[in-house]
Amino acid sequence: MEKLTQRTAHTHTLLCVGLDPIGDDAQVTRRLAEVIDQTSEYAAAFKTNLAFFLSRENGVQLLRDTVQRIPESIPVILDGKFGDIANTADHYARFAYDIIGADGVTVNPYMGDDAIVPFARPGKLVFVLAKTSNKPAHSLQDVALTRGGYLSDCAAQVARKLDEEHGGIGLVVGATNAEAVARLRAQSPEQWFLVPGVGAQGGDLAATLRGGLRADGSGLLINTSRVLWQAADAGAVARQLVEQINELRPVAV
Ligand SMILES: O=c1ccn([C@@H]2O[C@H](COP(=O)(O)O)[C@@H](O)[C@H]2O)c(=O)[nH]1
Repeated sequence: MEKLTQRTAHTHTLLCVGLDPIGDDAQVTRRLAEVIDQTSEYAAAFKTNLAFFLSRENGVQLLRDTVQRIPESIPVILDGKFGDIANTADHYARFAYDIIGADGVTVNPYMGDDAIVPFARPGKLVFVLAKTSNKPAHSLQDVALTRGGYLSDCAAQVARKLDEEHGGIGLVVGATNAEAVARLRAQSPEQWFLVPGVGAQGGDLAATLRGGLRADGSGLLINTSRVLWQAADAGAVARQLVEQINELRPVAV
């Protein structure tokens, strides 16, 4: 958390560079190095999606090498959407932090607190899925509760409680539903939100920032993955995104 706060404050960026590598082994190794090297100066964080690495024969080694190439001052979030009983979650946490060297993870809260707590280590970032960016998410996450609110609010409530107890717990909230971003920000005014859905999924950047920024003009990590991977000049696209985000931030940082 400290690393993320320092990074965003010192570099004036809320951009999270997503690494979802596609291509043959030689292309992927070369492109990962290019995207990391071209975008690092604009990145508040990197997000590596575990599935894109595990689908390759040498995936775990490639993931370790990728994390090692990222400058130490930039947090790396392993997007594994982990979620299992504590005994098993503990092994996922060891994989993410001790084997891969990630600074944070994404976690699916469906199994409850014990699926999340093993990831809450000092200095680590845990982003709990609350309102995801995919359209069909509504079938579960928008279920209305008899006590009021939605299932996604319940996930946010659990994450908030765990953040108070352990620290370092944020939310995943998709940019494809700006109303949900604003609703969850009203409920969780202090936590970090990891926000996928800008770019290939068509999320509304301006509305997301309007509803999702904290009072201090920070608190969001705006992720984009395919757009950067496919860009002729990933550095230029990253710079444009950072400029766009900063123009829309009420606090000039
Ligand atoms: O709600 C969610 C949670 C995670 N993701 C992941 O983020 C990136 C988005 O990639 P784009 O190419 O920018 O669409 C990808 O790794 C997803 O698995 C998400 O999209 N939505």
